[in-house]
Amino acid sequence: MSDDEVDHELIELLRQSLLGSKPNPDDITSDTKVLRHAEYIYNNSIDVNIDARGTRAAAQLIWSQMQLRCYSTETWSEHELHPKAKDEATLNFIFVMDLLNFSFWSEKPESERYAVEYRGQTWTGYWSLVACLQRALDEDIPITTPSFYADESECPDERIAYVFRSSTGEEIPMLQERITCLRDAGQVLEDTFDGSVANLVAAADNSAGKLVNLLAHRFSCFKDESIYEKRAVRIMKRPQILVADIWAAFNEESYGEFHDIDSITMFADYRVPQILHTLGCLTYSPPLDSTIRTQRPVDHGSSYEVQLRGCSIWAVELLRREIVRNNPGAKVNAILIDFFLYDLAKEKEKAGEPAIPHHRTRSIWY
Ligand SMILES: Nc1nc2c(c(CN[C@H]3C=C[C@H](O)[C@@H]3O)cn2[C@@H]2O[C@H](COP(=O)(O)O)[C@@H](O)[C@H]2O)c(=O)[nH]1
Repeated sequence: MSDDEVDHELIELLRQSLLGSKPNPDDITSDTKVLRHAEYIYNNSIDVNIDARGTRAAAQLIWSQMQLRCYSTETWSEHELHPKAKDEATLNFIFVMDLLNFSFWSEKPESERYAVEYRGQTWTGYWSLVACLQRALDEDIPITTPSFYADESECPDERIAYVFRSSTGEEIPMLQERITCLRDAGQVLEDTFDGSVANLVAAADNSAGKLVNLLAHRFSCFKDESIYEKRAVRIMKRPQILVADIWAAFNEESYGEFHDIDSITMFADYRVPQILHTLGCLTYSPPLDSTIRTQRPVDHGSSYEVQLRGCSIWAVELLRREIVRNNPGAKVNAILIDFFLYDLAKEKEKAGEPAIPHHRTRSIWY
């Protein structure tokens, strides 16, 4: 654990012993701990390395590309399937989208994998999820309304299966887990936030960190943490991407106004680590490299997986620092770098560029 982490923990213990008070679990702080834990994972990794030279070179490439494309929060709404309105319906859409934003990869060949027909196109991966939600709304199924998806009689499992129906022989991965996420999260919203995502966001007092911690504290399916070298580490991929999507969709205003948005880290999924490797930022030990190239499963919570996730978060932090070092005053944060890297990965995939496979972890966390 880094010195900073040890200091933090000591101060907390000292505070509790002096004040004799355990922190009230409902005292939600704005400190997510994710970045410190990512640094700890990196400092204790042996199978994943961050290549200094590769990261320096990638930082220049990424920043020049981001400037060329005028990459900003506006880019989020420019994606064809993302909702454009700056209203509560869009907030509700983003909540359900990032509640279910996980595990789209398939073992099947491209032509047989789960896919969704919508607006005359075939969508796979993350975009298949967004397409299903848009298609349901077009069909007057209120799939983004908490009181609807919390209610099994109004919205039975079969209805949810219909919303996520496939245009191939493969159904959406982890359908049952997605149904459970919808029911559980819908119930928490009904019981604790009067059925309103806007109330949940308001409870964070415009703090991104507090909203991440609120999500992890109140919703079990957002509590993305693991054990690494006997210590609890917080990765928080979906709570953080939820906050980031709200921030971007609302262009830092309204529901998207957060005074500490730069405390949000990269989102540790399975796509961005792959592009970080392709760009020369990450290198793997021979056994891990072989596991990934032969597409063997990497169990959630395993040392390999936590190293991949933690080092990816830390690598994006180093990319951010390098960009700011070379371009003082640059308006850049981990979110925009991450969004850019995901979109770049998808562009390269579409262009058929060779790349190491992404790691195969099947889980609801990413
Ligand atoms: N780190 C990170 N992970 C992201 C995204 C996105 C999409 N974000 C949109 C919003 C703004 C951006 O500009 C994107 O247009 C999805 N994912 C994750 O990837 C995986 C899906 O991969 P594939 O099956 O190939 O589509 C899955 O774990 C999913 O959760 C991102 O941005 N960052």
